[in-house]
Amino acid sequence: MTVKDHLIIFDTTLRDGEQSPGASMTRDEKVRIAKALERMRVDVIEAGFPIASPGDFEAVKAVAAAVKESRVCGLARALDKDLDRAGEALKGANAGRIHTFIATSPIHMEKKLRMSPDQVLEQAVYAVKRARRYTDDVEFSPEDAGRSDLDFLCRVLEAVIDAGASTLNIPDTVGYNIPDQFGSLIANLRERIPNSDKAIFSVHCHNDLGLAVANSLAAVRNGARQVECTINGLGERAGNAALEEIVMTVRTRQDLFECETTLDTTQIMNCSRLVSGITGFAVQPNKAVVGANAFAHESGIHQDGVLKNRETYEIMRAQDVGWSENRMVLGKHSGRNAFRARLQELGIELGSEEELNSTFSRFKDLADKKHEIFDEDLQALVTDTTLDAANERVKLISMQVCSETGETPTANLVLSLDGSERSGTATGGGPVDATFKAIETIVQSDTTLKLYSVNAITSGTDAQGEVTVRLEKGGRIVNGQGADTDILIASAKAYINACNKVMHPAERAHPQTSDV
Ligand SMILES: CC(=O)SCCNC(=O)CCNC(=O)[C@H](O)C(C)(C)COP(=O)(O)OP(=O)(O)OC[C@H]1O[C@@H](n2cnc3c(N)ncnc32)[C@H](O)[C@@H]1OP(=O)(O)O
Ligand SMILES: CC(C)C(=O)C(=O)O
Repeated sequence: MTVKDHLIIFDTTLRDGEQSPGASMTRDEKVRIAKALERMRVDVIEAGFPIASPGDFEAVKAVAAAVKESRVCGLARALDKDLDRAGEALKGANAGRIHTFIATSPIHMEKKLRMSPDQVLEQAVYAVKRARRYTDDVEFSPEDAGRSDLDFLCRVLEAVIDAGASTLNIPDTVGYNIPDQFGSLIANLRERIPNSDKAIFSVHCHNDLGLAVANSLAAVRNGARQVECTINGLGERAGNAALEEIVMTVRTRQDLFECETTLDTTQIMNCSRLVSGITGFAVQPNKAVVGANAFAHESGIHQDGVLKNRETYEIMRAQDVGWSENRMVLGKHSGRNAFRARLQELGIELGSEEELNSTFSRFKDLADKKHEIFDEDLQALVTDTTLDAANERVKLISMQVCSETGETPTANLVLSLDGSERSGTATGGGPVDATFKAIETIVQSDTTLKLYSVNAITSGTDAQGEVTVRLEKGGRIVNGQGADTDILIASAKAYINACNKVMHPAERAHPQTSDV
């Protein structure tokens, strides 16, 4: 048996994923996702772009402190201030990487950077050397490599290897390439750069033409040994290559790849649900690997085949990506130990005994209202409970909403604001509108509602509704989540959660403009 190479999985959900318009994450949410990625044994976690804002700096710092098994990476332009900030954010990391980049395509150099190719080359080398002051693990990306001149790309990459870059990441920044072309690019670079064996080739593909995964895999078949990807394919514009698709293709088609990953694929569903819940980006039902229909067989001929032999219509096992076989996990007669054990299996860590007790008591309340408690319910419950209580200036105490045919809906809410009880009443176009307006009479967050979405977490009329509310204030975007069997209560919780984030300075979301 031949020993296969290791394919490094570099997850950039917390950096490029966060560049999806609206997918902002707080520091604590980034830490939760990073812990889930670490549990899945992702090799490198790109935690953010430290220069982008004080919040992103703090998030990278917090991830670097919390994660011990995976490498933690911070992005930096080829500028002193970016590199120094990234070095500072990664100080506490067990293993830290600085990822520095500068564009090499004619259009980016001329129109955006307004630099000559020679200046870009010089700046790239300078940046790698400066990054090496902080760590010996430096990754370099020639941004827009997919539209760059091959000879120039070779010159730049050869020079940055000499300057100390150990990973060369080749981005198809605008998703312009097609698989055989991108595969050849990697093969050509490896062949033409004299010192190419001193670095690992990586790829970072965007999905503008729906080819991010195909391009990444073509690159792997041509010698790339790191793939940059995101959970659920989140990312700038049409997104990045989806981690779950890359990992499961390499695993399912072992016959075609000379490398393998060391990921615990059974954690894929947990990560997918966690990212979707936190960002409010629902996963489409027909999404490969993690969509609700990915392992569902609807038509008779397929069902007949699967009953006779699963492999007639399934190329992967659902449980290998974390769809549990026994979907009903707990009920109202379950005890604390079973509850704790199931949370552990789901990769959910509750910090203190107090947190466990309060989540357990919410679980019992839910079990009274809802017969069957599924993994998705537990995940939503934890999202609700782990909202940082110390940072919650606003809390829901009670609410009453009237909605009747022919009448204007009215909502009465009692909230606690900075510890004192306040009530508010409002009417609205619908009961949700009335609820949000009643909250606003008390909180006065001065925000604009950008998105409201409800998703039934599981099937059945007693399912919990998971609500995402996206608010904007002065260019800053925050997402709030709430779950309940009553969708009006879930809506109020989500709105209040978003208000708490807006009102707490430490919970800075991804900025639209620079803070520096
Ligand atoms: C392909 C990618 O995904 S790259 C990552 C993209 N991510 C982000 O942009 C995250 C959020 N961004 C931000 O918060 C801000 O854009 C910041 C903090 C990074 C920079 O903000 P500002 O200093 O206000 O600059 P602004 O964004 O307006 O313009 C970018 C500047 O960086 C320069 N620049 C862009 N890339 C690079 C680079 N790799 N190296 C050096 N300079 C660069 C541009 O030429 C421009 O310079 P100019 O101001 O002299 O014209
Ligand atoms: C920073 C680089 C790798 C990037 O995100 C891109 O080119 O898309």
